[in-house]
Amino acid sequence: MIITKELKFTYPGTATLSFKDFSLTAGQQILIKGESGSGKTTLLHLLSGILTPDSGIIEVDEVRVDQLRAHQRDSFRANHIGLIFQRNLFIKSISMYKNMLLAQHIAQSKEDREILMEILEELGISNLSGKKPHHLSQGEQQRFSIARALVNNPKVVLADEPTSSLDDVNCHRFSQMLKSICEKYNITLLIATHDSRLEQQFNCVIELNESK
Ligand SMILES: Nc1ncnc2c1ncn2[C@@H]1O[C@H](COP(=O)(O)OP(=O)(O)OP(=O)(O)O)[C@@H](O)[C@H]1O
Repeated sequence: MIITKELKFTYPGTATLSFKDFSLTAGQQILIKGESGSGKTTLLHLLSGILTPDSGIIEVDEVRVDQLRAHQRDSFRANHIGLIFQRNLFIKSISMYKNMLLAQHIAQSKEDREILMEILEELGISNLSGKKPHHLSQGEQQRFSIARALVNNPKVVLADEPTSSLDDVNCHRFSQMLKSICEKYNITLLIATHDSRLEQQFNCVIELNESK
């Protein structure tokens, strides 16, 4: 499902980041660990086509992401990848339900209320979907961030430090929900983090380090 080979990337004026090769099967769940600056966010941006590598191969769902043109990368991301961040921005003036519909609309120019409701029910947040973002706790907002990552039926979910702003209870609840919903829909899950609370929940860990 995901294959990388000899990936290298350089930000202007900085040393080149080199990434070890890895390959993941459909539905696999892994943690990407590494100290600050080791390239975790950069790797997720390369996998999702936000950044293009200097060299190397990235294959996601049999698509050579490294060879896509800019407009193809945007459409690839919209159709294949769900993204979750540390703090997820929602549009403040509309309900969470409308925020979710908007995510579908932007990616596909169409809404699928049936899938959306199924995901909200699965995550136990359908009763909160009429609320606006600022009426929700950080933990509740992160559950909506899972929903938003899934509403376009992705093959892969990439999460960047998704639990950093959560307390222990919400961290555990969030990661369990994310893991179980990805398992249900056979979505490949990569979480980049230095949050050691997540470690015991993942069998597969890729460790990045600065000195490569
Ligand atoms: N836009 C940028 N321009 C120049 N250098 C950058 C840029 N973004 C990141 N870097 C550098 O690239 C390296 C990798 O950054 P990256 O954000 O991928 O690391 P990380 O492992 O996610 O770090 P953290 O855990 O602190 O978020 C760091 O040395 C960083 O300073």
